[in-house]
Amino acid sequence: MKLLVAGGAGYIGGVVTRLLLDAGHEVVVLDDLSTGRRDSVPDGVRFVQGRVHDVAAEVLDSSFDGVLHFAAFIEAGESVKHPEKYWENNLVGSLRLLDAMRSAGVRKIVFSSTAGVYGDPDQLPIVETAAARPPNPYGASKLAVDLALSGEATAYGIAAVSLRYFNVAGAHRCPDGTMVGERHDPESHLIPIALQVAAGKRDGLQLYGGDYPTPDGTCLRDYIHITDLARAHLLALSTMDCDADPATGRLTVPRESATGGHRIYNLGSGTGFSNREVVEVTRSVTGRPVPFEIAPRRAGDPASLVASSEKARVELGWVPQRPSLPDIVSDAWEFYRRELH
Ligand SMILES: O=c1ccn([C@@H]2O[C@H](COP(=O)(O)OP(=O)(O)O[C@H]3O[C@H](CO)[C@H](O)[C@H](O)[C@H]3O)[C@@H](O)[C@H]2O)c(=O)[nH]1
Repeated sequence: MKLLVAGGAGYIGGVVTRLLLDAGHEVVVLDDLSTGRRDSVPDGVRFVQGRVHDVAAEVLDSSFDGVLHFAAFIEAGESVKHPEKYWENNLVGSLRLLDAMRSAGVRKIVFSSTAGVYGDPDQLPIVETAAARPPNPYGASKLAVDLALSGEATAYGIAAVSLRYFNVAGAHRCPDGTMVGERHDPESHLIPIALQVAAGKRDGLQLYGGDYPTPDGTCLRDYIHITDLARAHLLALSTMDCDADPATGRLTVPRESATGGHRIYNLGSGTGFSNREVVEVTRSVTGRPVPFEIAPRRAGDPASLVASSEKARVELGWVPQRPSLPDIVSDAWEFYRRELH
């Protein structure tokens, strides 16, 4: 397939780009480099610098089979302070991308949604049909795009998949032995910050909130390895069909084992780790001290997010290969020591 990867210079988009290339697909990366890095895009891949808002319409034409859309701001805490940034980038950008796809006749899209759409769930693990009560503008902006995709699939017969990521971490090992990992600037995610502390680059870390209704009072999160997460995108693509009747633009009968419409899948390991446990695992993997203090809660953080990925397992055949948190932290640590020192 010929695919546009919007946000392909970021952590997740960069790893998915590599897996797509390894699988023989042709990839064009579109990224405005607001948070992505040009050197994350593999050599030989056509790279276009720009925002999805306007540049997607210039790049897309009928030779493209589909789009994978990662281009978004992702910090829940920041979204509480600057909500307009999240609506404009995450929602408006996605709507303009859908316009561009419609004009060019591109009819498949895999979208990076998030566990952040759920808010505080009524029960764990969280299934896709659970109520969505986003606790911050970041989650709300992603939920709005999920809803827009449902409408687009119903109205125009496109095939759309929303993958709701839980907490993505670790580093991807490429076939040539190089690694691709997390490099946010400034860093706000728990595991990379804990590794910076272990490496002596920070004096300590703050755990936001010690009075949540969880076993040790700190938040529970479900960590999923970046390579496992990236693989789910290829599986999703392989189950999508939306060949349109050129006369009506409507979906024809799907090929065997492929489906159109809008589908949503949670991607997590199904196991929750508290923030304190993450610090403990980081200590044990690195063999270094990781001092922390309990600080006030961060606005917009739900207490517990743990996935049921049963639907992805059954419908996509997705089975995480590296689900253990020590393995995830160990790969992140190896990347950190190789690349970031
Ligand atoms: O210095 C820190 C950083 C984080 N945390 C805590 O660690 C947990 C995980 O926080 P992260 O910032 O690492 O990740 P989030 O859970 O906020 O969000 C991540 O997972 C979400 C889905 O759960 C979204 O996909 C989002 O894009 C992605 O950043 C939270 O309880 C947070 O409060 C700390 O205590 N101290």
